[in-house]
Amino acid sequence: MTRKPLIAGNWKMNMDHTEGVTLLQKLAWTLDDTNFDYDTAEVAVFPPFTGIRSVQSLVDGDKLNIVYGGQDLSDQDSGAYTGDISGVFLNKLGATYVLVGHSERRTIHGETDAVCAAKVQAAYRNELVPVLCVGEGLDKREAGQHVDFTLEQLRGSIEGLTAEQAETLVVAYEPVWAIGTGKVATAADAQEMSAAIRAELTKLYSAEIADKVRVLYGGSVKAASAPEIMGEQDVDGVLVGGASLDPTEFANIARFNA
Ligand SMILES: O=C[C@H](O)COP(=O)(O)O
Repeated sequence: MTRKPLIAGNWKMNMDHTEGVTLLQKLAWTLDDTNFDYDTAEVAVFPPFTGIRSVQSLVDGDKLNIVYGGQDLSDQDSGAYTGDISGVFLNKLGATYVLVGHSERRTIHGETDAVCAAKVQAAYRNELVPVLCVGEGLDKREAGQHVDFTLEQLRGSIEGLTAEQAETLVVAYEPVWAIGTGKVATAADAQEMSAAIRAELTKLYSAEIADKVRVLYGGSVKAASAPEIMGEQDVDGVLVGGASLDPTEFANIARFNA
């Protein structure tokens, strides 16, 4: 099974809607200037909610080969949930993906695995592909419990996921200690966890389904580190934070195998 790599840029709470347009334009120009082959990898950006409309206009207007998604969604589709954003709205704005359970949501907003599982269902209900984020903190890594912890988080966050849904799931392994710290996990660390995630999905579903799931690595990825990480057998892409705000750097990450 060949899984198409996904190069995902999470802008986090950066880039207002005008800055986002400029960033996306520069990214598209850079990719085009370097004859980027969009068959080699799918490129996705995750702007803040306020930037999605502008990103949609640019993608549609200039027929960009770049997709986009939300950084979060509500587990509900509508109603009295002040400040929340529905998957219905993201779908209407042409989003392909949505991040679920990013460690910053889990830590700052107290999102539990059960909340993430409900959000994963909300994503599928609204024809969005969830990019489910999992990963351990430094304490678990140092105690050698990183695999057990991450797999438990995975199981809890996909509770109720059907086999049909699982086929299109994207999982992003993001060790919390590597996010925004400059400490990148080694390629071997990324492979160890990606293989463990695939093995767990094989147990829960089947080898055929697990083989279709894309597993990304995230945490201080730069153009210099991407090729080695992406060279690992079970790593199917990267979820990039800081470096995705630099269009040249992000374009070079996308060109990991050039
Ligand atoms: O969603 C992206 C990750 O949190 C990684 O962020 P970072 O590349 O800034 O470490």
